[in-house]
Amino acid sequence: MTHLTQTAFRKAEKKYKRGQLAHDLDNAVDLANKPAVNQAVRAIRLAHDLEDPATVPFRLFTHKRPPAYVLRDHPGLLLIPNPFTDEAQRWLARKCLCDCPRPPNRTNLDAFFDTPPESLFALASDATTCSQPISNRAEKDILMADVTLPKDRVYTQPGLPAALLERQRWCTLGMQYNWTTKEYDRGTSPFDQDIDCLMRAIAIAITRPEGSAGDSVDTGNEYDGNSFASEAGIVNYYDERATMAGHVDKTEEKMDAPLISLSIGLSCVFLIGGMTRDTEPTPIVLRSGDVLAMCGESRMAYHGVPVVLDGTTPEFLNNPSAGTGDVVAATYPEWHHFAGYLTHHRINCNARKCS
Ligand SMILES: O=C(O)CCC(=O)C(=O)O
Ligand SMILES: [Fe+2]
Repeated sequence: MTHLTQTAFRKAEKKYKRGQLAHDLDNAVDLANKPAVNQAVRAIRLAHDLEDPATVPFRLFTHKRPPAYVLRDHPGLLLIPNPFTDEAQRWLARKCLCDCPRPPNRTNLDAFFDTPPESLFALASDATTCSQPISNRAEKDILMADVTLPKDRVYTQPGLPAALLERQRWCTLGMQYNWTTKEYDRGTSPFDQDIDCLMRAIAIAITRPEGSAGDSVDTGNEYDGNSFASEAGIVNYYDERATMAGHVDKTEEKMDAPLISLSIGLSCVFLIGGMTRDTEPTPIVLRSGDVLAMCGESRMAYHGVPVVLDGTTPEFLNNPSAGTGDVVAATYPEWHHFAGYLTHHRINCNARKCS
């Protein structure tokens, strides 16, 4: 059937695609604007504290027990609306742009260009290096790469850092996913330690949450977060036109641990469906700082991002002088470069335990 008729998931993707959603967001789960009236969600109580990792020299979380929700129709889909300090979001953006997309982590550009060790973002932001082209790979490397050779010739030319930064769509963290074998290559790259600590803190906090009255309702996450470790992950970079088609993340050997996912920058609509594309997905507005965890059943569910919402980056990220005086600003004084990027992009950083 699914081959002949349009699936419910595909219909929803079309409904939310760019340019035709003005009033449709009324039906989306939007915890920042109307949590109480939202019939699709149920408030829950975290049973464990969200502890700041010892490795980070400032506060990451605003509350130890922030408000949290599950989706009624999607058991195991947990949401924590932005529990982060503004500083933590700036720190995370910085990590995702400067620390993550560097060798040995892989990026989508690797097949065509020699990824600079200092990150494209750093090169594009630096007046002394931004006009030096990144060399393209030798033709034989391109032909040997496990990818379809793109039709547009631009990929076979050297590129300027700022132009290539716009083409950077993802990088992989920890065990690197091999698109040819469709398996993880083990031991290829250490997972960023700070991001791992942050993801572990979230995994612990969401362990067996309770009903909002402290009752023990089934919230769909039985996994003991103390066993969680970020073994593989992806940082996705979305410009305003980018989308992610519906899919299930099922490469991991074991699927019992939550997949934890963070958003920074522009908001988006996230669709969470069921085990097949025939289940009608629920649209959720994800905003900067929101934590989404796919636990239990929902770990096997179709999901995707049909649209990124223009003009939604919060002031503390897109203001060129944001955070002046805080720990992050002291370490990274060039915030205006980040502000420029975050005004037009969404970053998603996610972590999985694979074994
Ligand atoms: O960008 C998102 O929120 C979803 C990303 C995702 O589904 C993935 O990387 O597998
Ligand atoms: Fe996914």
